[in-house]
Amino acid sequence: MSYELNEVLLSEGVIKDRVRELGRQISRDYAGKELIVIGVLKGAVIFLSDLVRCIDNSVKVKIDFLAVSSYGASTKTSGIVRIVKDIDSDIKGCEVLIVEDIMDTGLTLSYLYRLMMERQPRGLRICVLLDKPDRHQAEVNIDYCGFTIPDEFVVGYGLDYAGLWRNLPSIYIVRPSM
Ligand SMILES: O=P(O)(O)OC[C@H]1O[C@H](OP(=O)(O)OP(=O)(O)O)[C@H](O)[C@@H]1O
Ligand SMILES: Nc1nc2[nH]cnc2c(=O)[nH]1
Repeated sequence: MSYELNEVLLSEGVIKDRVRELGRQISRDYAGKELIVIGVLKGAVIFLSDLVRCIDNSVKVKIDFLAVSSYGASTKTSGIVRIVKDIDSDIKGCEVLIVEDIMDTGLTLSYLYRLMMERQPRGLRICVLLDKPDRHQAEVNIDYCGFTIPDEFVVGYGLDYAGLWRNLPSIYIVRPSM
């Protein structure tokens, strides 16, 4: 089945404004502290790079990345979350913020939350750009959420279909082409 771009769900300007608000909120919450921001590759890379530039320098920000994969080239999760690359940092005793592009079934974030908690950070929070509550199968507490969205497969602003469309500055709905 092939998929095509449909309507814009979130425009570049709307995303920009919300990311700025999230950055302000994170700056207030972590002022005077050191914060390790962990981006989940590949989807979160665009969001993370905009978000960290909206966190002011009252916060000492460090950046690390891990990579997981569960969707492959499909619009449905395999249900098996696989770590493809781990973080380089030791997070024991540190304030940590996981940054993700989307919570869909929640399988990825619930797995990552448990994995990171085993490493005994001082604090662990989650920031997601998009949340699809209708699809949750596993629950995990989201501390910072950009937007709640309907049950549609979306691409753009880091999110892909089969590796494509991550570069689009807005977020679009994709549907099977007729
Ligand atoms: O809540 P879930 O149902 O687990 O879905 C969310 C995950 O799916 C996507 O990752 P994907 O496996 O497509 O990898 P990518 O980030 O490289 O695109 C997305 O980036 C999240 O990590
Ligand atoms: N690109 C993309 N990846 C996802 N992973 C889980 N849900 C989605 C989605 O809606 N779009």
